[in-house]
Order: sequence, then structure tokens, then C-alpha cells
Amino acid sequence: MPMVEIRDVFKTYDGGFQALGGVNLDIKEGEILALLGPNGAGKTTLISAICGITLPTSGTITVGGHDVVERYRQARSIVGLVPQEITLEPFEKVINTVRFSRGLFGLPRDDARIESILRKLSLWDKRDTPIRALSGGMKRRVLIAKALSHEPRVLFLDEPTAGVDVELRRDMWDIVNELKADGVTIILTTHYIEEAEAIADRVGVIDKGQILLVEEKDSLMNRMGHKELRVELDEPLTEVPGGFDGFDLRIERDGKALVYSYDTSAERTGIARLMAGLTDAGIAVRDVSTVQNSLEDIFVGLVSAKQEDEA
Ligand SMILES: Nc1ncnc2c1ncn2[C@@H]1O[C@H](COP(=O)(O)OP(=O)(O)OP(=O)(O)O)[C@@H](O)[C@H]1O
Repeated sequence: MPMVEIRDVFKTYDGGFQALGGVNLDIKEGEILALLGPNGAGKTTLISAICGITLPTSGTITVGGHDVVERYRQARSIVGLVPQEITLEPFEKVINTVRFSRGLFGLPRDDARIESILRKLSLWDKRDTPIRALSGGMKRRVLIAKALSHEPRVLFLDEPTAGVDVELRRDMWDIVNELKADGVTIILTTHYIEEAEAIADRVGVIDKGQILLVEEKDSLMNRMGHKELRVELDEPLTEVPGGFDGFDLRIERDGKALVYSYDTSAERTGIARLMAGLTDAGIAVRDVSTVQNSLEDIFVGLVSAKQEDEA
């Protein structure tokens, strides 16, 4: 059974805006799923619906087998949510804020547990500091500590590293990996494709309230990843040279560069044949370089292909 099961979920806000247009998604126990999508794609709406904060207009969602509407308390008790916006009591001390969150779920006080969470998040030294005296990055850590205080089995991180510095971002990734090692299922939304590349097991792309694709990150990158070989030429060409049937070639820079796109997963890349063919044709090569296309290119390609389909 999937940890999170989303079936035909639609959400239309009061006022008529449709934020989710039929979402189906299964999330496996113990995986890290990154949801990528442009602003307004529906990521926060989807997370809020899974956490039972927003009511879907139709469709069903279960977490750990519990329907998030009909069995809200059971479902919510195994979910931790780190919201996008910082919502903390400015005058409260760090440790009390985290203890209080645990209490809200009806769990008994467990100082050893709270200490271990605060240590993991490098907040132990700041335990008696009032929230208002913390930096923005530290406040984000407190949000995570609160979300972990009741030992959730599924953790939602809504843009956890928006606006944090590079060091803190890497720390967050380490924390996420440690939680995964503890068996926690993690769903994060992000605008940073490098973040999905770095930590996700699977990547989902959402746009205009619809999931365009969900796939294992590695297979996605292999399947859609290709490389380009750029051959800089001494003399410009007026057209792509003949004799290279089956090669995806184009000319750039007014004919002074020949660009060959090839599949990185293919058994033979064709590079040797291309270079030999150019030599045979008397085409002098000045320089060569390759560029790997990233998850970012794949993502931009997907979202723009959908926009063209709709146009
Ligand atoms: N309470 C609301 N009432 C009406 N429309 C809303 C409400 N909340 C969100 N929306 C709209 O629903 C759409 C999806 O918003 P959502 O916050 O889910 O997107 P997102 O993918 O999380 O975006 P971002 O990356 O900018 O955080 C947006 O167009 C937003 O304006």
C-alpha cells in the first residue's frame, strides 16, 4: 500500500479558480519525492489537501491508509508539515515552541526526543533563545523541529530552502537524507531543480494543477538527458554537411559551429564517426566541447511543450 494515495483530486477555490485539475499520485513509504513546478502550479494547494488543511472539491486522499477528510486526526497524526511561510511565536524560546508542538498532537512530554531533534538541527545551543533573536535560516530549522516533534512518518517540506544560503541548503539536504535513513517518507516542493537533482528519488512535475510526469530521477535523466557536442569550425558552412544520415545535426553561429545532439544512454554515441566524417569531407575543426543537459532543461522543455499543445 502506498504511504500517500491521491485519486482524482480537483480543487476549485471560492471565486472559481481551479488550482488542481484531477491529480493522481501514489507516494511510496520511505521515498523522497520532489514536486517541481512554476509559481502558482498548485504545489502548496496539493500539500495542503494531503495534510487535510484544504478540502478538495472532489477526489480522495489517504495517508497511511487513513482518509484525510474522514479520518483527519489519524491521518494528521502521522504527518509533519514544514510550511513555506515562517509562522512562529516571536517571544517564545526555541525549546518551548518545539515541546508545545508535540503537545498539540496529544503526545506525552519527551525531553530526550526533543533534545535529539534540536541537536540534529544544530539548534541545541539556541534552545533558550527567543525566536525573534534567530536568523531567518535558524527560524526555518525551528519549523522543521516543530514538524518533527510528534515523530511523523511522512514529512512535507514546502520550499524548505527558499531564500536560505548555500551552506544551510546543504545542511537541509543532509537532514532530509538522515530522515530518509530513519524511514520517513518525504515530499518536498521546490523551485530549485538542483535540489531535486541532489536529493530526490522521484521527481514529479506539476503545472496548472496537473501532474505532467512522475518518474524515478535517474531514469528521467537518462531517458530525457542528452548531450550536445559542439564542433567549432575554421571555415563557416552554409548548410549541414551531407553523409551523416541519422545524425541530429544543426549549424549555429552563422555556420561556424556544428552542433550534434546525442543520446547519452545509447550504446554508440556516433562521435567517432562524426569526427572521422568531417575529416574525410575536408572540414577543419578548431575546437570541440560537450554540454550535458540538466533536469532544468528537461523541466523547461516539458512545461513549454505543454503550453504549445494548449496554444
Ligand atoms: N485561497 C485561495 N483562493 C483563491 N485562489 C487561491 C487560493 N490559494 C491559492 N490560490 C491560487 O491557486 C493557484 C495555485 O496556488 P499554489 O499556492 O498551490 O501554487 P504553488 O505551486 O505552491 O505556487 P508557488 O510556487 O508560487 O508557491 C494560484 O494561482 C493561486 O493564486
